[in-house]
Amino acid sequence: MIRAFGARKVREAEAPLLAAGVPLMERASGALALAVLRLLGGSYGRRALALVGRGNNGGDALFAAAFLARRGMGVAAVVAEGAHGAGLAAARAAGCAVLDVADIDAVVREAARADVWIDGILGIGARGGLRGPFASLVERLEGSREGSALLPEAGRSAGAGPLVVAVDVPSGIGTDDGAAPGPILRADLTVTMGAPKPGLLLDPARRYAGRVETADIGLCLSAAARAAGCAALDVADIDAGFPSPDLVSIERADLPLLWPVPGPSSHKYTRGVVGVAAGSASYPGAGFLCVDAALAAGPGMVRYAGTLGSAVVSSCPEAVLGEGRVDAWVIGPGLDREALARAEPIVDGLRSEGWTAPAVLDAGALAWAERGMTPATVLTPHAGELAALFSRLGIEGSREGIAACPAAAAKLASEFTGATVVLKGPVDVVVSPGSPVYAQSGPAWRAVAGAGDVYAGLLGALLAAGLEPARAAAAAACVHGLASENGPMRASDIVRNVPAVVRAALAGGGSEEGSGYHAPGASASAFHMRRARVSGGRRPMQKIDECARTAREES
Ligand SMILES: NC(=O)C1=CN([C@@H]2O[C@H](COP(=O)(O)OP(=O)(O)OC[C@H]3O[C@@H](n4cnc5c(N)ncnc54)[C@H](O)[C@@H]3O)[C@@H](O)[C@H]2O)[C@@H](O)CC1
Ligand SMILES: Nc1ncnc2c1ncn2[C@@H]1O[C@H](COP(=O)(O)OP(=O)(O)O)[C@@H](O)[C@H]1O
Ligand SMILES: [K+]
Repeated sequence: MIRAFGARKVREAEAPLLAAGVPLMERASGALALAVLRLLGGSYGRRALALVGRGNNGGDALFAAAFLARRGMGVAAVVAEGAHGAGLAAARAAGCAVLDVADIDAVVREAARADVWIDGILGIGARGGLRGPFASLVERLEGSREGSALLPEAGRSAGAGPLVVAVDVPSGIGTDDGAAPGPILRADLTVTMGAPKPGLLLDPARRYAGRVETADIGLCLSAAARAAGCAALDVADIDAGFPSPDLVSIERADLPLLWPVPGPSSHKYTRGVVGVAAGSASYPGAGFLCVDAALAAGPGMVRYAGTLGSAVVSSCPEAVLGEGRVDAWVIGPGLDREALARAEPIVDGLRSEGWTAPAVLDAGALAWAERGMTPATVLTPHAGELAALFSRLGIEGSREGIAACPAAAAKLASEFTGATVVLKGPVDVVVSPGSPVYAQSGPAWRAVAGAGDVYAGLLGALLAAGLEPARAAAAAACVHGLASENGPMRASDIVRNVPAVVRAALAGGGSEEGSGYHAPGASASAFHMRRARVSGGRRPMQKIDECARTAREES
């Protein structure tokens, strides 16, 4: 599980430590310098360019620059007025050249010689996108990379121009909401301090982060710190007295704690009955896929209540027709006008119970979303459907606006309706009242017609088993993503892969979870790094402290 913390909680975790004199910046800059050395494979003959903003993010970059210079690297720091005083003194003392950001041509010349650019312009103190001279510089630097095609979208080969390491976050992203206003330097590696930040997991900002490594600087927020004695690490722990994360991402290794597994006294009704109102004469496939996916997740029973009737049973003999008990409804995939009318009494029933019964409203059924719902109802729009929903509810929000900040859009939809909202896309964002936000990424192979119907079916099965809605939505998204790996595939292939994915996760087999992750556009091939756990980094704290101490003694 990746637990991400926003700027406020990071500052709250830092405050008592800073008051007690814990050298957080030394730890951060030490971890950063070590990461740069690992990335470059050494220091001999290498050159670095540190872009240094006014705040502590720039301080991290300056102390790391000093460390790298003492290791023999040629280092230049690009500063504006008001840069971190002690950091600047350390960098100068270590022999770093200091350039003024306003002298843009000199900076660009130096940048062309460097093996690595260290982006320490803005961290969690950023308010809005980059402005001023650093904005112009970043535009120029990004342009120079694009112009020489040094960093193609799909990856890069070794030796192809400078690598970029972002300090804490790529400068100028929305740390908390994943927005990406203004120019941003695309990083190959982000060394994030203490714990991952939500923006590193959310679109569009995550696309600038490259590989993310967490430096454990002792904030007791990261998984490694918790495992080392702050607390046990499991799903149940989210609310165990430690700061609750602002954003969570479930990984394969978390599934055994979440996925419903039958016990000796289970029977079909304790395992949950999923009711499916999906598919129609116009869109039959959605009905089959949704039922099939619900069955693949392993509920006690799937009851089909759509208009396709026996055709569904001939395709999925396990499906049951006729009225009866339902623990969670899935309504909406592939409903034409006639089928929507047939589903209306089911929705009326849910409404008459105050929307307290577990249900998924997808696709056409999103038209029934309204104020006064509860988290038990899960709305599953993609960006286009959410834009339509906003327009119907009188909320301003175009499809483009939603894509520019999906997390904020999902939050707004959830706040307005009271429901749990899953905004589907490259990252599925789950927002539910009283729960952390979940962000689950999946491969683009699953961007095919019918994949959403599969997701709705999986989710219905988890709700019917009694999972809390936000966790059900996140677990279903996690499995949906894993089952979509290694394409090409069609939606029915995703369904077919589900049992094997769940089986492997429950057996704990083949899990590579815990490895650092790559944002799209970054490639592992350019640099060979140990796969470190993104939610904590297994690097021992002593090593970072040792590095910080050496840097202090040397300077
Ligand atoms: N407090 C500490 O001692 C520690 C801080 N750490 C680092 O410090 C960072 C946070 O430091 P700060 O709180 O100083 O904040 P930042 O360094 O992120 O930025 C603050 C400065 O940027 C300016 N600014 C804000 N938005 C801007 C924009 N859009 N365009 C141009 N300038 C803008 C502000 O006016 C302020 O001068 C973290 O991200 C982390 O890298 C770590 O070293 C851990 C310890
Ligand atoms: N670019 C992408 N990368 C990864 N996953 C995606 C991407 N675009 C969409 N998805 C996922 O694919 C599925 C598509 O669902 P949806 O748009 O509802 O399709 P349909 O209605 O045809 O089933 C969703 O689960 C969504 O999260
Ligand atoms: K930064």
